[in-house]
Amino acid sequence: MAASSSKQLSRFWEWGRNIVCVGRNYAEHAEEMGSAPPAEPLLFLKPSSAYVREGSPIVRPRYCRTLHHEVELGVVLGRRARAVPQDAAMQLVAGYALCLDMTARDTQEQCKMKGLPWTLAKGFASSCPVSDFVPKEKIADPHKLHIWLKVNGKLRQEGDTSSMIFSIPYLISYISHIFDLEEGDLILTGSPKGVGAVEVDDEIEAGIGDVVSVRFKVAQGTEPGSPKGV
Ligand SMILES: O=C([O-])CC(=O)C(=O)O
Ligand SMILES: [Mg+2]
Repeated sequence: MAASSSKQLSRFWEWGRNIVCVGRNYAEHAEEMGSAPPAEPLLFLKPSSAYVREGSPIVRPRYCRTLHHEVELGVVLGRRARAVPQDAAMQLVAGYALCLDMTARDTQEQCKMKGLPWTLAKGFASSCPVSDFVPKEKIADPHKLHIWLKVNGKLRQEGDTSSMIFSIPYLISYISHIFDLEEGDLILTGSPKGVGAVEVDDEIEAGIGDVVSVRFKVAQGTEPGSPKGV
């Protein structure tokens, strides 16, 4: 089944599809978070309204004091996937994007302590900044990519996708045995080490090698009546 042409997959963020995030997929990041490398992928979801594009700011929720950046390789699905074997999984990939898994780290710590889900920490509006779509033909090997992130021009995060604990085909196969992945879905493959806080008015710049890059400013959420958090 070919990718639908009614909506352009190159604007996958407009499809309203699943954003599936993988946590602790780099051993050094798991370690800096005080966690052991996982034996199975750790999964969580963001709502599709979490997308934000260059030109709009990343908005720190009112309940968050410590907003962290996490730079991640995003994988865009080109076809529906149900219980796909690993050796067929890469055929379902349409392309890639540079993604940020913005995290209200203080909220996440509270959620962990109280045994609550991470939705407030990971799923707030603008928690998923994304670059332009990079068609798969432009990436020779997605497991040999250099991903990087700077804050106000200073390098904060650098990682090589060869260090992922679970590979892209493993993740697609694993997730597709839990629920159907759909055309236009995005998988965030986890953050390398070096996560850290950003403040209001900071500028984040991040990229996949010299293939694609993005810039975002950080703003403060001011909506009255915002939740207090956990
Ligand atoms: O919050 C975390 O550290 C888990 C996560 O998203 C990641 O490893 O990318
Ligand atoms: Mg992450």
